[in-house]
Amino acid sequence: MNDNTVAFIGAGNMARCIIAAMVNNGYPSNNIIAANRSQPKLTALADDYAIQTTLDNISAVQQADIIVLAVKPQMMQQLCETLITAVPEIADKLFVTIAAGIPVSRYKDWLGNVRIVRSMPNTPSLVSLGVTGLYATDCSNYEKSFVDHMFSGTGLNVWLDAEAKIDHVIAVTGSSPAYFFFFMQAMQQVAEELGFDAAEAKKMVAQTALGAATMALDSEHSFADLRAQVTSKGGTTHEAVTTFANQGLEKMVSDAMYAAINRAKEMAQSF
Ligand SMILES: NC(=O)C1=CN([C@@H]2O[C@H](COP(=O)(O)OP(=O)(O)OC[C@H]3O[C@@H](n4cnc5c(N)ncnc54)[C@H](O)[C@@H]3O)[C@@H](O)[C@H]2O)C=CC1
Ligand SMILES: O=C(O)[C@@H]1CCC=N1
Repeated sequence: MNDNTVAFIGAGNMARCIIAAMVNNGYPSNNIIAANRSQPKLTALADDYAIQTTLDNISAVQQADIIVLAVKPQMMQQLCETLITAVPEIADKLFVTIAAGIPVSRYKDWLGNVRIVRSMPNTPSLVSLGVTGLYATDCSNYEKSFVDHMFSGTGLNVWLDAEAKIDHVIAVTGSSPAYFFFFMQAMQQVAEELGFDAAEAKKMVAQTALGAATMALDSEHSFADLRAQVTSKGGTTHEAVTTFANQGLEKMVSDAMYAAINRAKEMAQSF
């Protein structure tokens, strides 16, 4: 499987996270090509992961068996139309898209009746602790296995039986690293107000988040049980958690997650 050449078109944040995970998982770096419209990110990727890079999208797709579409959603139509015009036979290759909000049907409008896997990775893929939602259309079992293998170094793969679930994955894992970073940022601010220096505060907060997440993954207990284990009757945690509850934390989280889903649906209408 490692013989396939994979071309990433768009070499931004998310492409870098996936490339890092693939290389760290043993995928041969000389079978990975990244194409970008400007040089600096390509130079950094070549330096860090010894992959091939190019400013020429066409050359990248001509060399590739699998094409990962990794540009922002607003750039996607123009990119697809340029690719299919320059290389009509690319429609025979396997496509993987990581873009939010663009349904498979749009890619088929732009590229023809291609075999495509829609994926929704997240940035913790960079450290192999990501979660990727995957939805395949018209792909062979080998192609699905290849894509599973490709993302296996990123963390957990979750195959979906309906395309609509990609939007749910966006809310639960695609966008959610930002929720946790926001929460940690707010905690760091208070830690700094209390006199810890910025670096120390960041480490204390991140280490606690890592510890809590590791405990949750290792434990049979529910999140609610683990929370109860920290919360002594009449103690400090009770006061903090009651403050969150009284200020509507659960509703806020729910509203935020549905807002992400609604935005994905709205984006799908606009393409
Ligand atoms: N950042 C995230 O956490 C996640 C992002 N995504 C999706 O990943 C995609 C990329 O997002 P990011 O990596 O965050 O964006 P980014 O802006 O960091 O990267 C996009 C890259 O594509 C390049 N580019 C734009 N047009 C191009 C073209 N015609 N040819 C070649 N390169 C071109 C840009 O120069 C840039 O380097 C988006 O569609 C987004 O919806 C999906 C899951 C998570
Ligand atoms: O914010 C976005 O639209 C992308 C998709 C999931 C994470 N980032």
